[in-house]
This record gives sequence, C-alpha cells and structure tokens, in this order.
Amino acid sequence: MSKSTNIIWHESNITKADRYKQNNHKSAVLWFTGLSGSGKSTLSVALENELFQLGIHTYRLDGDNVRHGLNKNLGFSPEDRSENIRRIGEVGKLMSDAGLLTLTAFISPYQEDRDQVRSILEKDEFIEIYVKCNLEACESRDPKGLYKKARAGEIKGFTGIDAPYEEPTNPEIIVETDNQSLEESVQVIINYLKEKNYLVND
Ligand SMILES: Nc1ncnc2c1ncn2[C@@H]1O[C@H](COP(=O)(O)OS(=O)(=O)O)[C@@H](OP(=O)(O)O)[C@H]1O
Ligand SMILES: Nc1ncnc2c1ncn2[C@@H]1O[C@H](COP(=O)(O)OP(=O)(O)O)[C@@H](O)[C@H]1O
Repeated sequence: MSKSTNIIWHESNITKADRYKQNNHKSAVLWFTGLSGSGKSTLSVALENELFQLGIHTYRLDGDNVRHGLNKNLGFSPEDRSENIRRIGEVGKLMSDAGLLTLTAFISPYQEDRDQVRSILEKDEFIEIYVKCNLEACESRDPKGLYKKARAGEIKGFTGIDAPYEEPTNPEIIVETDNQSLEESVQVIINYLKEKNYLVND
C-alpha cells in the first residue's frame, strides 16, 4: 500500500536503450531462489566472476548482506520475508534501469512474491533460477550451522524445517547443485544468457 501522494514521475534523458548501447549488453535480474545452503551465494559469486571476465556490468545482492543494511529492520515472518523480496525487486528494477545484470541470492520462499517481482520488470528482464538441492544435502552442508540450530529449536521458522519453501512453478533455469558441479551450473546459466542474446547488443 502506497502512502506517497502528489508525486509525479520525472523522466531522464538517458534511456535504458542508450545504456544497452553503451554497455553492449542487456540488463536483467538473475533471481536465484532456493533453500538455505542450496548454493545461491556460491553460484552467484562464481557466475559474477565469469560475467565480469566477459566485460559485463554486474552487481550482486545477497540476502545476508542486504539484511545488514537496507533490510535490517526485517525478520523472517512471512510478512517480513515478503517485504524483503518486494524491496529487493525494486532495487533490482533500479539496477536494470541503470543497465546492469543484477544477481540476487535470496531464499524468496513464496511463489507469489517472486511473481510480484517478475510483474514489475519488463518481459525477459526477470530470469528465475531455481537452485535445486534436496533438504538432506542442504542440511548436511550446513555452511553456517543454522540447520543444527533450527533442529535444536534455537531458530524458529527456519525455511525447510518449520517454515515453507514453495518450489518455482515455471523457472527459466533449474540447476541441481546436489547433482551438478559448480562449474556445470555456471555454464548452464552462461549458455542461457548467450542463447537468449543477453550478452550482446542486437
Ligand atoms: N528463519 C530463517 N529462515 C531462513 N534463513 C534464515 C533464518 N534466520 C536466519 N537466516 C539466514 O538468513 C538468510 C536468508 O535471508 P533471505 O533474505 O534470503 O530470506 S528470505 O528470502 O526473506 O526468506 C539465510 O541465508 P542463506 O543460507 O544464504 O539462504 C540464513 O543465513
Ligand atoms: N554444486 C554446488 N554448487 C554450489 N554450492 C555447492 C555445490 N556443492 C557443494 N556446495 C557447497 O554448498 C554450500 C552452499 O552454501 P551457500 O552458497 O552459502 O548457499 P545459500 O546461499 O543458498 O545459503 C557451500 O559451502 C558450497 O561450497
């Protein structure tokens, strides 16, 4: 719900098309979603390295990092998670307007919230990447020891344990990190971006 009234949009002279032309690649939001420990951060870091080497202008937004600043007033209730995703969607949209390929790594457990982000971006500007990994594998990785805490009841409402994760119904890309190596997953995404002409200005 918007509280702002009497506000009028002011256009810039530089359009997104101008930025495409200068950057020589398109902008988009690569939206990684998956359980904690599925590999969203690891994969987005590795992919960003590859894209950077290819001369693509990128930026990475990561759940843990953004919750240190912009979203430090949000917790993990369903409402706060939705607001977290709404804000990141808006930041992603600004970054797309700025001509960047943005990589976001948030659990984003609700399909409705992810669809809402999709709806504010232009067609083909939202690329949903399901980082698929079964709960057992995520839990055995437990890179931050959070599953252990959740099982011990020290964290309430932990995704996959006592809070839901809704699998994407129609993602652009699925990577299976319990079956594929990190390098394979990176390559699947690079191939998608090349095939769909995101990395060149056509
Ligand atoms: N209750 C609960 N459930 C899930 N995750 C939790 C929780 N409490 C803290 N953490 C840590 O916060 C990271 C998830 O933040 P996100 O912003 O990605 O979550 S969400 O999209 O709003 O659901 C998540 O990071 P990742 O492990 O990288 O996914 C955890 O480190
Ligand atoms: N194929 C893989 N892809 C990504 N991560 C993997 C893979 N195999 C093992 N891992 C490990 O799984 C963990 C994933 O943690 P992280 O990237 O923080 O996940 P998330 O951001 O989804 O919580 C890391 O310790 C990473 O080294």
